[in-house]
Amino acid sequence: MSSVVAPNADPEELRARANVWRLTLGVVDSAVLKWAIELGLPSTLLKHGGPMTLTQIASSLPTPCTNLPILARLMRYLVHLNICRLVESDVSGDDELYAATPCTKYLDPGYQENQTDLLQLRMEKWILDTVCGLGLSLKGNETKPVFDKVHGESVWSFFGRQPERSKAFNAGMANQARAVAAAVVDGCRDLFMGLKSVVDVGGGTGAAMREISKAYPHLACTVLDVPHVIEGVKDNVSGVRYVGGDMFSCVPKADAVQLMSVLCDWGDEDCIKILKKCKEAIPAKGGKVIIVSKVLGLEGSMEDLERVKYAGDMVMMAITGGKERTKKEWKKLVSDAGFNQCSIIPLATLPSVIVASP
Ligand SMILES: C[S@@+](CC[C@H](N)C(=O)[O-])C[C@H]1O[C@@H](n2cnc3c(N)ncnc32)[C@H](O)[C@@H]1O
Repeated sequence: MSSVVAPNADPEELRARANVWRLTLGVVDSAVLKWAIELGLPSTLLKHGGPMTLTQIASSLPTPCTNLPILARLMRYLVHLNICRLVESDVSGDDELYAATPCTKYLDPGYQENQTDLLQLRMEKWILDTVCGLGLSLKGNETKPVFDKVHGESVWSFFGRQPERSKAFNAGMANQARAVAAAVVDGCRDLFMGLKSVVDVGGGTGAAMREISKAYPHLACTVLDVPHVIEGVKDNVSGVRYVGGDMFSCVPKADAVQLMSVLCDWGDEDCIKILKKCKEAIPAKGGKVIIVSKVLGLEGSMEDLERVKYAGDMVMMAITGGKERTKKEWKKLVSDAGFNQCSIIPLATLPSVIVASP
């Protein structure tokens, strides 16, 4: 017979119960953030600049809201999520005051590093169907990713046929890439020293390369990505060169190759093929491959960051069939691809820099 523990019997049991309750409701957090973005709530708070009453928020939203009780409940939950905060010193006394927190800007489409495109995308049915089908990973003998089993094609060919979704994905990735590239420039001062050229393989629409080119104007910067992504790039000003191609076939020659958030999309066998192509593209002496990727279980890493990395691993398993890797796994992968040296530099952000030298 199963036993039932009284809520006040054992604090540890209560914590365990609460933890699982919270986890089972995880989708509510994402759904509420999506709703807040759709209402334009974070942008409204930020545009105002200071604390706002509920009535002020309601009338300032892009589509003004007349249902104050529902809006109040949404605000209460957003306070709980630390997306905004309740200001204690309510001057009017009858209407609570809300203000932005450091988290609010990440949900404002006007902020460079915003997460809105990726969040909206992650909440679309075709992604939810894929992630909710994770169990398919263990069914049957096929080693295809869940996405391919559910949708009948790879995510890359899906994006090739769906320009609007591809655009939203590229925009979301670009916001992240810009911030990560800035962290690379900031955290690894010597990385690009002495190099004359660099090619960003799977570089998307070039956000990372433009950031690096700004910091090191002497570098000849190239972006390689699949033709349909490169065709959508509009950039006549930065001096970055854009090449449509296939990283499994040919990587343009350069002193260094960057792979930012690319190898997590692929299993070990494919990663070795990509890394070998990158190795062919760089000089045997002084050349390097700069892998900018998450490293699981980094000592001293923030708990929230680790949580995001492990969740990312599940998302990769579902969507691309790729994976996130530990330090040991990265070192083995790099060595299996024929590189003699591998060093890992942690950054003040989610990914680290893994430098592979021939
Ligand atoms: C997760 S995104 C990373 C984009 C960018 N590096 C960043 O950090 O935002 C992976 C990129 O790899 C590109 N890609 C996929 N297959 C490719 C291939 N065979 N050759 C070149 N690029 C490819 C995708 O189009 C996509 O832009």
